[in-house]
Amino acid sequence: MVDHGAGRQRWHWRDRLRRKREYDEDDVRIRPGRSSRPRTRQRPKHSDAVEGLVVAVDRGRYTCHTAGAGTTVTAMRARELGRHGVVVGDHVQIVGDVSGRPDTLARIVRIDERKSVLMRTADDEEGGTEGRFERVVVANAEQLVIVSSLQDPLPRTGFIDRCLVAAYDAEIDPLLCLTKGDLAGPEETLDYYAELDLPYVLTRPDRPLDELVAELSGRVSVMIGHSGVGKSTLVNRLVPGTDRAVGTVSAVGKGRHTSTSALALQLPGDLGWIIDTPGIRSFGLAHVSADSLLHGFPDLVEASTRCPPNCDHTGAGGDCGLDKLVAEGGADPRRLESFRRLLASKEGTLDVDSAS
Ligand SMILES: Nc1nc2c(ncn2[C@@H]2O[C@H](COP(=O)(O)OP(=O)(O)OP(=O)(O)O)[C@@H](O)[C@H]2O)c(=O)[nH]1
Ligand SMILES: [Zn+2]
Repeated sequence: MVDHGAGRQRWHWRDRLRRKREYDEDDVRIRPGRSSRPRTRQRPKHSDAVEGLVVAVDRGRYTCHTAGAGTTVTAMRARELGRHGVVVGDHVQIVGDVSGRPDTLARIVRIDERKSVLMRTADDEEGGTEGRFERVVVANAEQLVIVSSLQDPLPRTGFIDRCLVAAYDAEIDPLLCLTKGDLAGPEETLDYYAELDLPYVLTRPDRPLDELVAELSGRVSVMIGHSGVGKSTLVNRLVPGTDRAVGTVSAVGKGRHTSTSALALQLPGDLGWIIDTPGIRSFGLAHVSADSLLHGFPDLVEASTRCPPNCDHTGAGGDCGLDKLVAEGGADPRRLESFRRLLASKEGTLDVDSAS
């Protein structure tokens, strides 16, 4: 960390995440594995299996890109997978007809251990009957690209903050991608994040996407953003021929999405993968603990050492260390407000498009 501005400190996001990873790795021996990470200790029973990357999921059919041949194979889950779900980004072992010829159906017999799991809490409106539940959005993503337009619609820092919490929780590097740079400048948004060493890129239609491509190269990135921010436009530019539906801003929230599932696309020249998530309308964080939530605000988290034991950080008790930090000018009051808004809404229904 280095000094920034009026005696405030800057927090290096990637350093922090690296420390969290190191800590989690040390911790793993005494901590039971997350249930969403399938155990894959046993040796594969299928020596003839080929490795594939799940690029799309549609009603029980999994489109897989096979590693060596680079063919696209349609597969179903083998019974032996039990209850383990297969999601976009999963590395899987496939048997059967893996030729990729039309009307063939292979079987996924194993899900490789996931390196990361990006989750959200979905609510029952989205099809379940069992109330709220955690959903894995994508597996094995290395970077979360938070797409936000600078104008039309205006940036919503509350949404970006929510994504940063999810990224921290999933141990995925965040990248802020500010679109529509032709319509407005990024100053206000960047000022809000001044204390965070948050990597960002600016895009506009009349400039090449070199900077963004450089950040995407060689890794698996998942793109998230609410309707109308220009995500499809970006995907179409990054992967020509993709033909993601580009809509009009006036249709925001009208549910005109043609595809609801995540889709992984390979960048031309084998430069990496981007995973588009057009169907994600909400990004609930009910599965994230209050403690993890605070870690998504690296500029605030240290001050919690000055809190009384079991402080709920709502400020209701009047002695929360976060209030002291802000009162001393050590952090931007808007950041604390945003944290508390997320904390309060954590258990509620959270809609990407209505979240501030
Ligand atoms: N001025 C300007 N307009 C843009 C830019 N990027 C996208 N747009 C326009 O913004 C509108 C929304 O773009 P989309 O790419 O459909 O946005 P989206 O994020 O995919 O929206 P959904 O499909 O609803 O999720 C379209 O009319 C685009 O032409 C940009 O950089 N500058
Ligand atoms: Zn507190």
